[in-house]
Amino acid sequence: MKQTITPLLSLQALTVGYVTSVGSNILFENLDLGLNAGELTCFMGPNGIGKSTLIRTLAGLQTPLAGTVRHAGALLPSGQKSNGPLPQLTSVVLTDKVTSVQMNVRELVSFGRYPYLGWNITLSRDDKDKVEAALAEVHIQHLASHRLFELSDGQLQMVMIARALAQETPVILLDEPTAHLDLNNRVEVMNLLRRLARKLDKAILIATHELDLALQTADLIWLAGREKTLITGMPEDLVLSGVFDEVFQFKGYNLKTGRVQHEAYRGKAVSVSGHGHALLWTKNALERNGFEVISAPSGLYIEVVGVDDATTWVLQDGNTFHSLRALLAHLP
Ligand SMILES: Nc1ncnc2c1ncn2[C@@H]1O[C@H](COP(=O)(O)OP(=O)(O)OP(=O)(O)O)[C@@H](O)[C@H]1O
Repeated sequence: MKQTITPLLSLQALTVGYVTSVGSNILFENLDLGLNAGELTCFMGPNGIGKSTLIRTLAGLQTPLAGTVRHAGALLPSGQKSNGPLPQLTSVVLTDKVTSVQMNVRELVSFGRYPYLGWNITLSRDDKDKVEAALAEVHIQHLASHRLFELSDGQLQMVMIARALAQETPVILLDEPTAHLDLNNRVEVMNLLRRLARKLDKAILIATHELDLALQTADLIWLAGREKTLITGMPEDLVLSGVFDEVFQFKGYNLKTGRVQHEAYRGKAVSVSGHGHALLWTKNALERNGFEVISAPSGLYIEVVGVDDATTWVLQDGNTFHSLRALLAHLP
């Protein structure tokens, strides 16, 4: 029998934006959506469309213009309405710079326990254990005594995620957690968030511009497009449907192939045989250099022999090359 999934966070007829002296600026209108346990959702859309505003609204840091944000799987603290900061239900990692750089990592992660502390703000044994567990989950125990100013941007992001984990909320919201990180750190953060969603059964939402990584790691995409709505779906379904192309209006990038489109300016077709990475990167070099790579036999034919660093390229006339650079220099 099909199971009904109850979202941990539901947006019900939610309208978000700003009311200013010159009128209201509605960014998203009448949203009915949910964030599910165990899923990483990536929230994408062009600059200025309203991603940070929606994240802040979901975190209860900004009042919705209409509608509600409803939490499941946990009781609301007594007397608290569902629209407002709920630190035991939702943790949030924003893009704001950390100002207390003299603080050490363990102290910052301990802030995650504050919603649970009594009037004397003392961490219990259990709180301390949870802080250590959060450090361990993100693999940063070795940084626990480091001061924040000693950390790289990637390490600091891990610390912020550990703080959110120490807060033990079913929902975690992050605004551009991979901004300013290098490729390795971006991949590490995205993989970590996906693993945490699965392992700890959390609903994690991140606003991101990392299209490539989001397509490979997200369980679900929220795509902000036209008409103040969100299109949702599995990454692959949305790629195939063409909605990303509509929203982002790619110039010179083919999302369906995941490749930059090159002009075949040489007016020459070439066929290539081979396999593995060597074949892939041979095609890449040929296309970037203005050849049209075709699968049918052609006058110009290259056989890719061997793999990776033991690759040679053999032309139809028997000429053999030991680097793509040498092959390209020889081609007409
Ligand atoms: N405090 C504010 N008062 C009024 N309008 C605001 C306020 N903050 C942001 N806006 C406007 O709301 C719109 C959405 O901003 P927001 O930062 O949410 O977009 P975003 O999608 O996160 O952008 P980016 O991808 O560039 O981070 C923008 O037009 C912005 O100028």
